[in-house]
Amino acid sequence: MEKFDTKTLPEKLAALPAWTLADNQLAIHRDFVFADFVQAFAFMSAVAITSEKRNHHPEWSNVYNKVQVRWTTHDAGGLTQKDIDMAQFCDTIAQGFGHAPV
Ligand SMILES: C[C@H](O)[C@H](O)[C@H]1CNC2=NC(N)=NC(=O)C2=N1
Repeated sequence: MEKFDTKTLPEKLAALPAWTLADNQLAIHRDFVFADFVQAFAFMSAVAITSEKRNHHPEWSNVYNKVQVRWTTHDAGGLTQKDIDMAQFCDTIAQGFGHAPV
């Protein structure tokens, strides 16, 4: 999958207002804060299952109720539709685990 060109990328990110561009536009990241560790880990489990199905895996870290998620496509050396789709999935599923909407 091709990484986005500089014209397409801003259009794609418009749908993801909670995500921040990082690393010279090679990645996006978002911090999620849940009520407790159980909710945070349930979120991570849901993301992990979908990541494995789509063969597209997050870079992330977890401290108690906080999950920092970063998406980039290593194979393409930048951002692709796979990252946009997984970020959208994270936004949607987080609400199911008690996270406030965007
Ligand atoms: C060999 C394997 O299919 C690839 O390395 C997949 C696995 N998961 C991946 N995840 C992410 N985020 N980017 C990739 O380029 C990627 N590639």
